[in-house]
Amino acid sequence: MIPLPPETPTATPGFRLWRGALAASAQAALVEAVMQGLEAAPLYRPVTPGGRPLSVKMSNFGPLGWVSDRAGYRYQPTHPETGRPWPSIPQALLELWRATVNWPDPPDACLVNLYRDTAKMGLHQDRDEADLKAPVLSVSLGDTAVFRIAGADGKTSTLKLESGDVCALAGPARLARHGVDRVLAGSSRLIPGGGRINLTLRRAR
Ligand SMILES: O=C(O)CCC(=O)C(=O)O
Ligand SMILES: [Fe+2]
Repeated sequence: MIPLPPETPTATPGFRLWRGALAASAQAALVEAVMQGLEAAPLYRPVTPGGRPLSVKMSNFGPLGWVSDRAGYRYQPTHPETGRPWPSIPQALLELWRATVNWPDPPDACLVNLYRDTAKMGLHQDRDEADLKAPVLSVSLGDTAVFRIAGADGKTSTLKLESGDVCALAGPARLARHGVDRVLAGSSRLIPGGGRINLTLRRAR
């Protein structure tokens, strides 16, 4: 997995991008590890605090997992449906974190997002973490996403995130608004059953 390709410059300071960071073989191995984890912690459809189901299905790996329900957004150590601890974060992701974001501590949360069909994610900030200075690292697998992010001027623009691309919200972009407008269905055959898996690594506490 390491060495990484050179970083792709972006227009948003702190928004870091490594296109093609994961070779095809590394992508396949990671999908395998993710599928294994999902057997222990099945994907489920969270609801917003207002009670609306998200279009994305989710699960988590690591000591803490991000959840949303009627009670709000938070991190918790167990799966809301099975009540069991989340599976551990795949080793390859821990190595990727070490190789990219310059942060002394490992991630303690890995959100798994599955986008199928018309699933998308509205513009939001990642701000449920204790230390909002710790970077967020995001891995794209499977179908291409149209990713939207706000620049320093607050205006948003889009870029495509393809399978194997890795990006980070760090430094001045840590609280940048971002989301996924849509996923280009059928653009990849990596994910069994189709779609896109996003893995978002964070320091929750
Ligand atoms: O799927 C993506 O690329 C973004 C996911 C995201 O922003 C999040 O889970 O907070
Ligand atoms: Fe996010």
